[in-house]
Amino acid sequence: MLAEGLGQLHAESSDDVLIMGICDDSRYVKPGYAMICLPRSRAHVADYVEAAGKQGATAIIAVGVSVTSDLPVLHLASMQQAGLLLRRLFRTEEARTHFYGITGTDGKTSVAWMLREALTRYQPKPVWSCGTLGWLRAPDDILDIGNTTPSMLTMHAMLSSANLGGVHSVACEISSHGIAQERIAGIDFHTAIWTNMGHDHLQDHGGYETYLKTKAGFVQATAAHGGNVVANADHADIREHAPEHACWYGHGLYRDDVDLAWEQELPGLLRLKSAEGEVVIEDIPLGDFHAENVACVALTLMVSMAIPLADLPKLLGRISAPPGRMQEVTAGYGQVYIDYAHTPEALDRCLQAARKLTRARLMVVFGCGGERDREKRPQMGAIAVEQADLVWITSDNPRGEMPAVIASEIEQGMSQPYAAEVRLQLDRDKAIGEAIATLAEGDLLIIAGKGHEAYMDVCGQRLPWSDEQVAEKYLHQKHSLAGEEMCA
Ligand SMILES: CC(=O)N[C@H]1[C@@H](OP(=O)(O)OP(=O)(O)OC[C@H]2O[C@@H](n3ccc(=O)[nH]c3=O)[C@H](O)[C@@H]2O)O[C@H](CO)[C@@H](O)[C@@H]1O[C@H](C)C(=O)N[C@@H](C)C(=O)N[C@H](CCC(=O)O)C(=O)O
Repeated sequence: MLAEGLGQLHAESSDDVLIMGICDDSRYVKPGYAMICLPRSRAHVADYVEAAGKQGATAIIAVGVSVTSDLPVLHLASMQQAGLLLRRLFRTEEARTHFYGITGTDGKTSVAWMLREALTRYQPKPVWSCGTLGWLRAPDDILDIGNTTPSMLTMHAMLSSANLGGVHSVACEISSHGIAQERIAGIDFHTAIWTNMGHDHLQDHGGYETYLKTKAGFVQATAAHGGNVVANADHADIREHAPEHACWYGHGLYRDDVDLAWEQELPGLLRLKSAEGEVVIEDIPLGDFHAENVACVALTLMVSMAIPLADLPKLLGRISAPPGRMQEVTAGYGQVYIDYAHTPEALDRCLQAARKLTRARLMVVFGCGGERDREKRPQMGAIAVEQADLVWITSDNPRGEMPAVIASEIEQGMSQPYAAEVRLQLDRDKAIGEAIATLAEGDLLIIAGKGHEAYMDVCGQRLPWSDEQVAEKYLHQKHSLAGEEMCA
């Protein structure tokens, strides 16, 4: 019944099969479950199907893979069909919750966070977000979902639970991997948001062009089924690849090619201008990139909820930033900030913003991840010495690579002449300690790359880690030492 019109059923008997649940991993199948074999299981699908049978599976759903089994097998040709099946299964064909899909190299987490907060202020129903921080039902109620864009099953389970729970909206981060692997198949997005384009995951996608087209594909698909599109006009590639009816936000008040123009007048003060007039949003998080994120959320509210420009100051004033995004280390004295910037573009923007807040030297501690896009290493090295006065090259999720090799590739981008002083300290704890010990009056330190991440990925193991805790430890040491000296 459930599968009517969707695919080919191979079964010994024509009786309906009762299923008690559904699972996409043989290791977690329970008696009575249907095991869904996704295209990526192709290489070992026979083993997984056998294992699922032993665990008590009563049916197999094979998506784009060929399966033979004694169990009834439903063959579906595509992830789209699997998505439709899941909507029937979860009874979400009539979705009441609005799904916002935020894609772009940087800014996804901040936009999702701020959109959740603004929509929560706007109306009384719950609003969720989902992404790098997890599945966030409230700031103190976060479920780990493993990926930025979770598996197809998790996406559909989330849609179902949002529908049942009367959730108004879910602001979802949509990663390029999530799009390429069709984890979002069967979810109709109410609004797609395209924040920017830069360098990340190029190795995984086989180059920038494919990466760009992957993101464009998601935005165009949303437009094709009637969803709104909000896009950043300041990126030529986005201009070129976004659908015609996209709504645009852009930097600089005196332009007529955008629906919403923005300008940060002073740190924390954002002016917005549209055909409806001008407003000022007060007390937004520091940094030009956050001003741009707030502008993005502003246009999203206008487009998706028809909220007038004049109502935005109360919805966006004093909006918060997510943890690890230009986050001031609380034990500090306005001198140490943690930022998730781990792409060349994000590091550049973060350091430029930090420079405006610095009265003396700007310092940065950063590294690059192992087994990921190598092109960005020298680029980030070049940016660091161009923007900062003191640079510590250190480790950041080396995974299976030697941290010293990653560091030397970063150094390759630091071609002379440059004025910055560069230090190599592969132990991230020590690098942060050295940088904090060096801080003098008016200096500002950015600890970049890990943001909120609570682990260090080393050789397949996720070791507990927190930039914030390490920075706090050294700040306490520094200030208690300073206190002792004053008493002595
Ligand atoms: C390389 C990659 O993207 N892998 C993702 C992918 O896993 P996979 O298909 O490769 O998994 P696999 O282990 O080969 O197994 C294949 C299939 O067989 C099944 N299986 C496997 C073993 C078994 O015993 N039985 C069994 O049934 C698995 O459940 C799976 O369905 O599908 C999984 C479920 O959706 C993801 O969790 C997993 O993300 C891994 C952990 C990952 O690190 N991915 C990164 C690259 C990623 O996706 N990152 C983006 C964020 C990028 C950003 O920073 O913007 C993200 O969205 O998280």
